[in-house]
Amino acid sequence: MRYLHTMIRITDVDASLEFFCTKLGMKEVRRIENEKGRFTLIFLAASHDENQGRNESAPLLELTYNWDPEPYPGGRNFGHLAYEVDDIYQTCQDLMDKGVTINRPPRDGYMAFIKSPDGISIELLQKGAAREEAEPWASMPNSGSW
Ligand SMILES: C[C@@H](O)C(=O)SC[C@H](NC(=O)CC[C@H](N)C(=O)O)C(=O)NCC(=O)O
Ligand code: NI
Repeated sequence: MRYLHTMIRITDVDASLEFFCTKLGMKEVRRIENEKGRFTLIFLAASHDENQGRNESAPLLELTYNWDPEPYPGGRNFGHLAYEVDDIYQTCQDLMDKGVTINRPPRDGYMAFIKSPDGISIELLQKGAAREEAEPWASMPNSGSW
């Protein structure tokens, strides 16, 4: 069995693509418009090495947009989506520069949390060993919950 994707329901396509693609660097690889079911599915791949191309076997993120608004009461049973990054400090700085709140800053040089426009927690983990402790991250307080 191969893990294919995680699906999250979104309330705003433009805001979600701005967050996941423009700010987080993911790529849209497939889109399905279902007139009968009145929904759109958008599949995103995590950013990839420009030289190696996309890792075709890597799991995708499936965004489901229902054309008719409905409530999505958030349950604590869903935790987060996790992505590995080459440099947790640079990634968080780039995201902050693009206006993203770092809810849980990488004080430990290893783990940070942000949230999608619909409040889905996104975990960012340093690839390999944790980075050396560095300011401003070491003394940066949390911003809300994640
Ligand atoms: C393409 C494949 O990866 C799917 O996930 S299709 C599954 C299908 N999705 C929908 O019908 C989308 C619209 C629906 N109103 C919804 O919000 O899910 C489906 O069976 N969804 C039900 C589910 O619980 O995922
Ligand atoms: Ni699916």
